[in-house]
Amino acid sequence: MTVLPVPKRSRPDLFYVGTTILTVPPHVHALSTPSLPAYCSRCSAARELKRCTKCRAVWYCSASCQNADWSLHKRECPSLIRWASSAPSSLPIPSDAIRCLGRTLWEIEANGLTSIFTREIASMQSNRPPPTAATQTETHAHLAHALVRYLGVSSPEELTKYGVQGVGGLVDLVARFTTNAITLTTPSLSPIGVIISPLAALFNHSCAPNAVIVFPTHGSSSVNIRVVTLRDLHPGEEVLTAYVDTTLPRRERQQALRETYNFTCTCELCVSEEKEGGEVDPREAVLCPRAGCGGVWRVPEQGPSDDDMEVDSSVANGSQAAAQVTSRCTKCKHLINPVKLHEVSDAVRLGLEGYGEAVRVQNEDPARAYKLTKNLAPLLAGAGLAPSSHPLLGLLRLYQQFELDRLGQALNEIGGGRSSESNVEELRTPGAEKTLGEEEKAHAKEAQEILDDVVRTQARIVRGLSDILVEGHPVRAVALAELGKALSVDEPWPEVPPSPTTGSFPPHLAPRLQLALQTLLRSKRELEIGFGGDGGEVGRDVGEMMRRVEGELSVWREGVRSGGGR
Ligand SMILES: C[S@@+](CC[C@H](N)C(=O)[O-])C[C@H]1O[C@@H](n2cnc3c(N)ncnc32)[C@H](O)[C@@H]1O
Repeated sequence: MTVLPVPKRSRPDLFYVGTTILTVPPHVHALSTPSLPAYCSRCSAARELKRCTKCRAVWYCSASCQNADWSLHKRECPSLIRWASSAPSSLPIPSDAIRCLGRTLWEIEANGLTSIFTREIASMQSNRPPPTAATQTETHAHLAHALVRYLGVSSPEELTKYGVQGVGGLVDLVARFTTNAITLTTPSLSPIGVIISPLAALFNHSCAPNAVIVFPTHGSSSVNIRVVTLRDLHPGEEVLTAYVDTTLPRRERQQALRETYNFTCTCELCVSEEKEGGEVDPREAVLCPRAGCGGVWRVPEQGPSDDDMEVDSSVANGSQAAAQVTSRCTKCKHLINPVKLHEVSDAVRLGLEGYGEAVRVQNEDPARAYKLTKNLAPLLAGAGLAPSSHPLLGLLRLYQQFELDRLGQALNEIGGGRSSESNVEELRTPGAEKTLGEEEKAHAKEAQEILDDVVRTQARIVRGLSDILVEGHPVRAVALAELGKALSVDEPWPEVPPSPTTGSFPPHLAPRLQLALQTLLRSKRELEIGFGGDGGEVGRDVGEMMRRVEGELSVWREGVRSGGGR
């Protein structure tokens, strides 16, 4: 078994990278509506679940989880039933925000208005939006109305038992919730709900955070929040986490921070990106068109602005000078042709529109979302966008979700009536393919094509994320684990000749397994940073996968030694 080297740690005054600095259960949490039937409402485990027979909305993995949640659910259950009786059939369950707020208030009532619980909730910063922030004010008003309906109260006075004083107090509560709510994720980072933790909410934001909030393990009686350092922290340094997706460019991040948290970020990343002549941010990078250069230039602003581009005197003349704007490669200083510049600008505009639409319709119209991602990702890559660039990285990640679904279906197809594992074994035996019927061969070849596409796409995602996020960032670590996992899937039809368009990547058979092992090892190292300890559930899964791949490789080596393997 491959053993990871243990780094030397001799300074007791430092929090070294990958240190868990806080482990704490949330004060309250609620699963998102689509996650309710998939995860236990108490411990978030994705096990076999049983539904509450009264409200038919909340699911538990065991009687002990149901019992542990009973003090809250006995209040929640009639509210859910009342809500369903008056809600449109398309929205029979209130959102996780409303359910989390309801749970917070019932806990306040149960613990008492002077309890530590209540004082900690009240101590959280509350940012009421300024009157100019119309959209945010509307969201808050909507949440407040829905909460009142959910609680079944008919006047603001009835809220005093929860420590909420009138309409102003209600708006304050909602503002406190939106300022401090943290997304609950699975151990592999899929968002599944929302939590409130006054302690974890104390961390301020940076787009280049030195710590992350993760949920490495579910299913042990309660959800646990873990805060882990992403680099060595010195005494006196402020611990900063990211409130928004840091793979987005500055403009998008700033907008999200202003809308939800009412502040303008001045972190080192935002400031450095603003500086004149600064390096090109990988989130907005286009590859230099000169063969072999490897440099980048910056994605032109939508509706080219003079800030981003310089006037090209070699192509500009006379009255057209101001219109002829262009940009340079930061490495070879090659001047980007204005035609190319506009081609990229158009591609990015289309990409942004299509990506927004794909994200919006991904659940209600997945076929359309799939088509958009499938068409737009090659368009942007063809225009020269780096895989780390927005929106190419987002399109690739969304496309990959659909491709993984297609892969699951294709592998099931070749599984037929037998377990897919035994079928794959048969296909992998040299010469066994001759015994397959034409239809079986076609299915196996199709599954192989999808699998290879999944590997190639994941490799591009990893490359993009690695240019943006520090080593050990959990998003990057999980993406690497996904790549290792895809590389270690048994190949349904490994006899694929190198293609003129995709080259020889990914390799097949033993070289593929060797690459899988290297990738899994790298991911394990990064998971142990980003999730702390053994890397949480994903880290343990990767450890098991490594053992399996090592086993397969040793069987292969044995076969080579005895003259039978490939
Ligand atoms: C979850 S709270 C963070 C803890 C809060 N500062 C406190 O003392 O309780 C989020 C709020 O903190 C402030 N905040 C967080 N990070 C910030 C930053 N980088 N710059 C300015 N304000 C920030 C904003 O007002 C934001 O809405």
